[in-house]
Amino acid sequence: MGGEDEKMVEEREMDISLKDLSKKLEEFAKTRDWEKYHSPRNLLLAMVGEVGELSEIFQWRGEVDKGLPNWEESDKEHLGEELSDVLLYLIRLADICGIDLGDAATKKIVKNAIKYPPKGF
Ligand SMILES: Nc1ccn([C@H]2C[C@H](O)[C@@H](COP(=O)(O)OP(=O)(O)OP(=O)(O)O)O2)c(=O)n1
Repeated sequence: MGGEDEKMVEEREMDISLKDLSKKLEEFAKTRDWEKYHSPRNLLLAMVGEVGELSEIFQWRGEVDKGLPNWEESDKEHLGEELSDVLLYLIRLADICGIDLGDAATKKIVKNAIKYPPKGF
């Protein structure tokens, strides 16, 4: 494999952070002059719309096995896209609201663990 190909694989395998994604989204909006549309309410509505699109993928399928063993690759790819749209709007919403989502989510996991203690095996 050539140097450029290796670099692309490395980039795809790299664990990207919420902060990195947030910066990419900020840049995406800035370079399109879309910052004026990215208000908290608009972003929330856009995210809920994407949750609807995500739900449509599962609609009428009946229960779905973990790992989606019988799904077409194209359906899995579509699922990845809709999950990403929800995530990206959520990250952008948090950023616009001045919430550090990584920090807030980590604190919430700790809070959840206190509220729901693990079973003593
Ligand atoms: N004002 C906008 C519009 C789009 N996006 C970004 C965030 C989402 O990741 C994606 C959403 O794009 P679309 O509205 O085109 O939605 P879909 O990709 O789901 O297309 P479609 O609804 O045609 O299936 O683009 C954004 O940041 N700000």
